[in-house]
Amino acid sequence: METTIKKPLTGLTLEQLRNVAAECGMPSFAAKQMSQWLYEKRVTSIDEMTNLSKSARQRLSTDYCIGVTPPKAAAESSDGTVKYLFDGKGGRDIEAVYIPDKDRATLCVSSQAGCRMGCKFCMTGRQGFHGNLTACDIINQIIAIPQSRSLTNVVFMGMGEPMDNLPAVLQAIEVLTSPWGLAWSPKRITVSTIGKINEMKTLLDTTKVHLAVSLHSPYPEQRASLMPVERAYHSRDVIALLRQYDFAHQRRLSFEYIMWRGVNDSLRDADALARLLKGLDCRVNLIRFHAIPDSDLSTSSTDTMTAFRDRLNEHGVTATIRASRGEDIAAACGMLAGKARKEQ
Ligand SMILES: C[S@@+](CC[C@H](N)C(=O)[O-])C[C@H]1O[C@@H](n2cnc3c(N)ncnc32)[C@H](O)[C@@H]1O
Ligand code: SF4
Repeated sequence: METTIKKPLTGLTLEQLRNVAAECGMPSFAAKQMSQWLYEKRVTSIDEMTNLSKSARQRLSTDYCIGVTPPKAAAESSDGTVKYLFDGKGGRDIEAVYIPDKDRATLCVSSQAGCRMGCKFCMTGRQGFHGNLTACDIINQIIAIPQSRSLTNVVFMGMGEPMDNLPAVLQAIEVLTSPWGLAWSPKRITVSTIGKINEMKTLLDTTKVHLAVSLHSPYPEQRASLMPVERAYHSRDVIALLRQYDFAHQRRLSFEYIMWRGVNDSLRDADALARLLKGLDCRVNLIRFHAIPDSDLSTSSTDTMTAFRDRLNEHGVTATIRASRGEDIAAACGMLAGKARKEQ
């Protein structure tokens, strides 16, 4: 017997829903109705879209499904962080991390199964690339968790490099921020990237989301030894491009800086970093290194991090030490590895 795989409606833009409506013989205004059912009312079956005619619903159900899939596992940290596991791509599961913090509730979402950027210090990078997520896969992480309605922020800091899957990331941002979608302000969204320049420029030109750039070293040679991407896209060119944008008003720019003992954590390194960022409206997030197996890198001490932060602040560069969350359940930055599904 032939089985057809139904296409998900979740993750589609209003424009794409108009095409679906036309394909199924519905009037164009049905697209808006579908978007309300999907993103506002969040129905779980096409049959619940009661302002579409019965025949339209039947026709729609032949080829389409809602496409929201609940997480298949969850692990809760002692600090309240929850790591969710979803079906991913290429036989690899993907993870999203819910991080409650006072009046904020942030979800860290994945954009790829694995990653091809090969950063030496990252578990996701170590597992290689297994596939791009679709906009549906990305929106599903946001819609399918129990805390969905109370989320205040989304950060693209889970598995994968968002600029290596830009079309799906842009589509997900459109769904998140459009009035017909989840109607979020772009100020609630941050995209983190290692700085693929052309894609980063497109993101900056076509959205208003905040940007975080993973820098980790002020020295190109050292950065290249940790992050191969430096050889293709120089951090100096990334920073030169960023100088052309306005980060003083609605949109924020931050740099991620993992601190490794004896590698990039001296006051001389802080001076070099401050020189590199001089005059840019930005902040620096100092991140504790979350140890991964078989790595000779280790994290800097709290005292070293504090001195580094103070030195940057003295230079007029706003710097903060980011609290590590969910380390006990391997949910902290860079620890997301997913699982090979066949091994389960
Ligand atoms: C996993 S990445 C995903 C987003 C994007 N690919 C990037 O690199 O910016 C999110 C952040 O985690 C950081 N990270 C990776 N491995 C880490 C580790 N072992 N400890 C702490 N942070 C890590 C990355 O450098 C980046 O700043
Ligand atoms: S740090 Fe980001 S870009 Fe580098 S391997 Fe990990 S997920 Fe990919």
